[in-house]
Amino acid sequence: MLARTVLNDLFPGEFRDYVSSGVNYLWNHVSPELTIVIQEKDGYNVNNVYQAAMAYLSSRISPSTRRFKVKKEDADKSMVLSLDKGEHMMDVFEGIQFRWCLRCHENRRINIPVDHDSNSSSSSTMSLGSHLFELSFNKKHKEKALDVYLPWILDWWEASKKQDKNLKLFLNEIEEWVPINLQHPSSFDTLAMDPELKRTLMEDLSRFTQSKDYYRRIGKAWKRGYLLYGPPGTGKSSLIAAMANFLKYDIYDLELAEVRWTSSLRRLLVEISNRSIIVIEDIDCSVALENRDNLESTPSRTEKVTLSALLNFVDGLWSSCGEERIIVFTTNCKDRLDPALLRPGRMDMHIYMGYCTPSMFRILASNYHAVDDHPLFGEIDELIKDVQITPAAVAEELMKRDDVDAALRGLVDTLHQQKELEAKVQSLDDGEMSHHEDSDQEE
Ligand SMILES: Nc1ncnc2c1ncn2[C@@H]1O[C@H](COP(=O)(O)OP(=O)(O)OP(=O)(O)O)[C@@H](O)[C@H]1O
Ligand SMILES: [Mg+2]
Repeated sequence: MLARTVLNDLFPGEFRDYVSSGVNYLWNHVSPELTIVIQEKDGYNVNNVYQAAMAYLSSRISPSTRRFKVKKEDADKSMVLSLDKGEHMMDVFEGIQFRWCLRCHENRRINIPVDHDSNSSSSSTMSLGSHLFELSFNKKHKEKALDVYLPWILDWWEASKKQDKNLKLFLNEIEEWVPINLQHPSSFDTLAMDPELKRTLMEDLSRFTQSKDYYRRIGKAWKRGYLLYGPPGTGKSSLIAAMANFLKYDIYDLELAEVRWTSSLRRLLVEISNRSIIVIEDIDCSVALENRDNLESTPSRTEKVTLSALLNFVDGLWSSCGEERIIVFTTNCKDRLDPALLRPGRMDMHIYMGYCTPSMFRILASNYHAVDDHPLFGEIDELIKDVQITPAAVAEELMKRDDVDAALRGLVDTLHQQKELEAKVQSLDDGEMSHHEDSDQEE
């Protein structure tokens, strides 16, 4: 660096470049060191070598490390240490010394609009940094580093991920995914849903994870789509958590209202890692469908997010830049959905999450009170068949009391009240109908 400054001062223009390249050439020849740069991201793609190195080096933090970061989230069994930027670390592998340094590479500034009026020009900026590792060693070990050391770190990382995987839930904020630990207790055991449907879905998921060769053979992207529909409180979100826990996949919960432009949406989608579930909840409410026609005239950078843009991208190029991904849409009202989403081939399975049935009640009773049988079960079964009550409402009733008898009696009362209410609504509806019929006849 100093040499370059001196050269700049002493010699002008081409001559300086000539001398400078000569100095570089000499330096490269004389220096026994080689440095490999491992960037956190390559374009939009997350670099697994970087991730692996970060995890590996964090596991090697020792008293000689002068500065490191420490954190503990609820799901972490113990404190998690990690390297801080600027920090060096020496690792010895098969007698060879490898020197690592974590650097902050570049800072990209993005504009964040201050208010939600898309026409507004007011904005503030936020800087996004990206990191890289420099791995330096004697250049005679180049082959060893590339063919043995780095692959060994990658294998170590894969193995350690399998051993102790804390699932993550990613939420989109502006243009970035922000991870938090996913600690949803929902599993297929605790989920109350039609037993036949549950079995079919679990088999479908297992088959999917084992079908890499099948998807490759038929030339289709390795992804699968599920549409979950049903009234509020029937367990759609719980089912997604159960799927994540079953497959050990992270969840990317895409809040479309937070995504303003198609360009941001694409960026978020391509950053989603393999073996993950992308969730878009309440799809009927989350995207503006009506202004699709206006888009043709606007430049793509500022295209507003629409369902068609999302579907086209998911089904198009995006499918080919990742694998083993599941996409889940949820809605309370399937009738309100854009037909584009319901078209055959779009979603592989449509799953109805409905009101509580006797078999679903048994699962909830077993979850909350560890009972498989009880004298009140017969009465509850009969009532549940007659009324529309959500699993969430049943669960709430069961949780109110610790005592099983009291809890089940409370549920019986609630079911009776619900039955009366439904009967009243029905008789009002009937009255209204006959009133209409009478007035029709008078006309
Ligand atoms: N099928 C179910 N099995 C077990 N628990 C359930 C089920 N449905 C609902 N619950 C209980 O009710 C709570 C709310 O359910 P959940 O959020 O999964 O419903 P949802 O269908 O996603 O509702 P919304 O449409 O409002 O998003 C859950 O945390 C869970 O405790
Ligand atoms: Mg939900």
